[in-house]
Amino acid sequence: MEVPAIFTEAEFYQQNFDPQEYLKEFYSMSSSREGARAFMMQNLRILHKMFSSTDWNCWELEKWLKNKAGAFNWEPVVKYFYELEGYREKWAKKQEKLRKKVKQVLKCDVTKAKPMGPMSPPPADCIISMLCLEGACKELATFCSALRNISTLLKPGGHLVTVTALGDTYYTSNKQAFSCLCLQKQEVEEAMVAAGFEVKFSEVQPYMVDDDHVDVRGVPLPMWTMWSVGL
Ligand SMILES: C[S@@+](CC[C@H](N)C(=O)[O-])C[C@H]1O[C@@H](n2cnc3c(N)ncnc32)[C@H](O)[C@@H]1O
Repeated sequence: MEVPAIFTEAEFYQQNFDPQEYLKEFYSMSSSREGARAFMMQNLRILHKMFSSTDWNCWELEKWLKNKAGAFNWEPVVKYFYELEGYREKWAKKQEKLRKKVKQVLKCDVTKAKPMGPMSPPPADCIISMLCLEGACKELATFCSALRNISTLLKPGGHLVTVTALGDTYYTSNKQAFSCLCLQKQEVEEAMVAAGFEVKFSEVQPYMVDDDHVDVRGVPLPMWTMWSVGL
């Protein structure tokens, strides 16, 4: 076969490209098409590696949602949650319902003006962010702009519910230290207001450290705070 005389553009594809034949030739994994088979498998391995090394969090959640082997066992947490709701004995049914409710798992970077990328989901009634912002933001100014970035994902009047560590400079996991922006209650409150939120509820509670997983230098007592704020 010869090189086409002119470049085969969209219209040429509309008239001449047969997807069924193409798929048979390149994706049938037939032994008579060894080169195509090896090429496809190699591409899939690269894609798998790329996605699993960049999106560990999403991958972990997907495993649980699809009830796959090796998924984290959330059973004790789910049971405790439904105990609070008064449905402890129905936890298994509720867990299944919860799995089905999740429509999509998307990556998010709070430091970006569009945290979910150019294809943002529809504005939300409520966003929950747990112990993320202080780990994602190196400085108070970044923390403030991260709050503004998140606010773009909310409907007018929507709520941000967040748990923030106060007075912490790092935490450890799997023998690795991760930085934490050391924040005080007033700084968090001011950042919320500067980002256009109105603080509806906040509660500061002590975190009883019984191991060396967190370091607290900023305050005499380790504190965690929870906020519910509306736009
Ligand atoms: C201490 S973990 C908190 C995990 C969990 N939300 C919880 O409540 O235990 C910090 C999380 O922040 C996420 N993170 C770090 N930088 C981020 C960023 N720029 N945007 C969004 N999330 C980020 C990390 O991937 C990690 O899952």
